[in-house]
Amino acid sequence: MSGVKAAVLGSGSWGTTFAMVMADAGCDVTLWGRDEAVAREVAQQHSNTKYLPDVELPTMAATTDAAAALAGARVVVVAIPSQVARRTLEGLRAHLEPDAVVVSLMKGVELSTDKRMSQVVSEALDISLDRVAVVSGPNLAKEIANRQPTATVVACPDEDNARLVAESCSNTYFRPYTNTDVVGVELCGAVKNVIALAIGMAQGRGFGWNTTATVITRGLVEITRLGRALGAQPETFAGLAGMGDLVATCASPLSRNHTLGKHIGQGMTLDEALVATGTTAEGVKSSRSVLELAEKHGVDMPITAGVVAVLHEGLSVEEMARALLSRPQKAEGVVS
Ligand SMILES: NC(=O)c1ccc[n+]([C@@H]2O[C@H](COP(=O)([O-])OP(=O)(O)OC[C@H]3O[C@@H](n4cnc5c(N)ncnc54)[C@H](O)[C@@H]3O)[C@@H](O)[C@H]2O)c1
Ligand SMILES: O=P(O)(O)OC[C@H](O)CO
Repeated sequence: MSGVKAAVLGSGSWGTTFAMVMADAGCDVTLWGRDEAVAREVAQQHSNTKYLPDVELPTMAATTDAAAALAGARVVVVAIPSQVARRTLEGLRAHLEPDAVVVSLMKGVELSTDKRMSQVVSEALDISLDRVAVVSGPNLAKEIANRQPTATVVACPDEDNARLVAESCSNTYFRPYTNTDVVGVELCGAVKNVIALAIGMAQGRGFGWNTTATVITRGLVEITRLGRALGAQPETFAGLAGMGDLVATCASPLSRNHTLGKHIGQGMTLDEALVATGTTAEGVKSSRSVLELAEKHGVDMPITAGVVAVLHEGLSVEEMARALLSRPQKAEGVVS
């Protein structure tokens, strides 16, 4: 979409990649980040070697000055870790244009409030939920940065805003679909990280594809159950944000959640695994808030509970597997 002025907040792997996607879609993009050296490299050398080694970026502006990035921006994209979103955005609120649509790329649930990121964005920036869109799907940044084809979902309660965002990121290798199911799309993105941790743990422990397929399938049931309890549309879970992202994240070694789970399955402590993987494995913290959200709504999420117990309460992966398999027998159903 030629000429739309956009700001992308967060110059890590997904923020930089999404800025590239938008620039390749014809937008006039400014990337904002807190790291001066990264901003200089993106603007002057068209690369971000810290987060996307060997990738040549298109021409885009990059700055550490949030006011400059947000001035005139019609679409503002947020790509920072979920747990720092509220305080970061509150500090930028004064610079947001009154007609800006804000897009969350974040896949987490806020600790302490158990809120989804669109809710956090709306509160932190003091804008209505109609102006907040979310983008989620099988979107491993490093593949997209190499311009490999993929699709995604843009969800927003306001269909015009969803279309604006979709047009702003549609290009020859990135295909957005729109819907209005923000709750479903967002929960898919956050909870699949927890399921990816469980699969990584199982694979790290040496379990094979039957275990992986079982956890993906029953993980999707957990996501669906929570989403239905919170008002999501059932078809979202079979789509790109649901099954699509589960398959990508659970299969790929590029996923940090999957990789971190694998380290745990191979015997590392959580601290060791965080050092080995990097801290933006959102499922580590969001597993707790997802479980709390489920408990508040009376939703049973045994895999999520197992992940929380392994990461934060000292349960071993074997004990988690035993606990999951020794639950009472029941009939298989989509949300039972
Ligand atoms: N990487 C992917 O493939 C991918 C794909 C889809 C969604 N996501 C989601 O996007 C979000 C960002 O992930 P990422 O992969 O870009 O992470 P990343 O670790 O690569 O980058 C995070 C960026 O946020 C910045 N940051 C951290 N704390 C900050 C703060 N307090 N204020 C300002 N900036 C801060 C870091 O400096 C870094 O530039 C996460 O919610 C993740 O789940 C990532
Ligand atoms: O690296 P992860 O585990 O945060 O996963 C990246 C994306 O969410 C995949 O769609």
